[in-house]
Amino acid sequence: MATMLKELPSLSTLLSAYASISAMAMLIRTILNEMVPERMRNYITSKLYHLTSAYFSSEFTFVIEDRWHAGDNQMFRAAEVYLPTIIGPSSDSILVGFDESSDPMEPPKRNIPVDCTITDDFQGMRLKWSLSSIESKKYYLPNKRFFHLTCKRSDRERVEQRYFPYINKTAQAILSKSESLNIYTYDQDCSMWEPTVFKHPATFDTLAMEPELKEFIMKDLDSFVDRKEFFENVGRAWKRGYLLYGPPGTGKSSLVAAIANYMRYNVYDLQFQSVRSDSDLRRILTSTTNRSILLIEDIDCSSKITHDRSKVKENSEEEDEDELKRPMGIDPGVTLSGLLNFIDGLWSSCGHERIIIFTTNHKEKLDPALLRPGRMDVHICMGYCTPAGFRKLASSYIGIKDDKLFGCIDELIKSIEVTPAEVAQQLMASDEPRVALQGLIEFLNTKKDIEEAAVEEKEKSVKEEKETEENKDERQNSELAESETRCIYLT
Ligand SMILES: Nc1ncnc2c1ncn2[C@@H]1O[C@H](COP(=O)(O)OP(=O)(O)OP(=O)(O)O)[C@@H](O)[C@H]1O
Repeated sequence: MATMLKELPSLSTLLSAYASISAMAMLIRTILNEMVPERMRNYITSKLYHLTSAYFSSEFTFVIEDRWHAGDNQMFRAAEVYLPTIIGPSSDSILVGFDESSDPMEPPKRNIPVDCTITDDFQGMRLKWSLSSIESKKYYLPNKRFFHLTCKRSDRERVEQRYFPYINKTAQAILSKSESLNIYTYDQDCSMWEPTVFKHPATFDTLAMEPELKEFIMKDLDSFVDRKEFFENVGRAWKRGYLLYGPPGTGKSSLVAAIANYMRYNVYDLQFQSVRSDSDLRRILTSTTNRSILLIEDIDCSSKITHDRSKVKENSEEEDEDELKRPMGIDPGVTLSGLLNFIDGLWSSCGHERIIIFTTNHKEKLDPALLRPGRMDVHICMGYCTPAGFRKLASSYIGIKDDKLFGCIDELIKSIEVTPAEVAQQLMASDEPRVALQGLIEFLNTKKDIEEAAVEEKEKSVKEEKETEENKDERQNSELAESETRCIYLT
């Protein structure tokens, strides 16, 4: 012990060593301050700080940005759904609000404010969450948002293996139970999908269409959901495409709403006018979520080139690559090829459990390329009202299932082309069911008279045209005969 004490440096030696190290540090600091610019010094200091703090810190932070590659980060979305459910009394602040579907008498919905920290406990781990936002430098781009999740360094693996899957599963369960669906429209100025609460009352039960067709669609949707493994096994993207066609007012939009309500899927309603180019289209489409419907209404109007092309190449089996790449309609940038690429090309595999629905009033005007097998899986014709459709409308709109006027209405409906929208409008005209039915009969009779008059008019004009043609031919023949006679006389 005595020898050990003897070997220790004396206090004066230690003090003089300390003094010379301090002097050296001050000298280095002065030289650095003089010679290295301030920005460079700050950079070096912050790097050194991060290196040492990461090395010595007992905490680990996961950063979850709202975007992931070209699309939305599903982990971010899951956290957004999950975290409001764990805001406890210890939180310093919370965001509160109502959306259009909320009952203002109920407590408001909660969310997480930027820069607020909330804590979660999971399987003995303490986890700290905070949300931050970075302002976008470009006015048309939304701000970047991040969640920071901090845990003990030793818990890092458990968070990855157990906590994240737990959050995803819980968020999915919350979403599937949530009462309201959203319909998204694309905002070109902000380059993002704008949600609005979707509360369309149409269901398969309220739809006026042939029962067999209704059943077929419901079965098709059910089997689509159940066939995840099938799609994987056959190497196809887990998607289903529906083309709804028929005259205006036959219920195409109502069917889309019924499908969304049946599947509990959000709807992304895309107007081609708001898309600048194919790459824009790709970005827009990849930023939609799984378990959703992508709706492109009146596809024939969106794509002028599609029907121009089909007229020229009506019988062509080949797809002309150059033609496909020509911009569609009023929009200078989107091409049919860009759209097809998303439907069944390489991009079709982005995301899963998606339904794509196109609607059109003029199927015949669509480019054959869009109608080829495999592109739109199911083509559904929404036709004029039938007696079965009328009965469904009568039961929904005026609450009656049978009446002695029904027979007469059935006969009229069978004899003319009347849309379910027209029938529905007549049924809404009065609160008194019988008055509404009488009004409908009057309407159908007038429509029948107009249709018959139009047919008569058409037949008359065809007959007149034929007669004019015949007269013209006769006149030409007699002129020819006369000139021939003259020729004979002359010779
Ligand atoms: N098959 C139907 N079943 C029940 N209601 C219908 C049906 N068809 C039309 N309607 C009623 O008529 C209105 C218009 O129908 P909807 O918008 O669905 O027709 P559409 O075929 O999409 O028309 P458009 O081609 O003009 O968009 C709806 O509000 C709906 O109430």
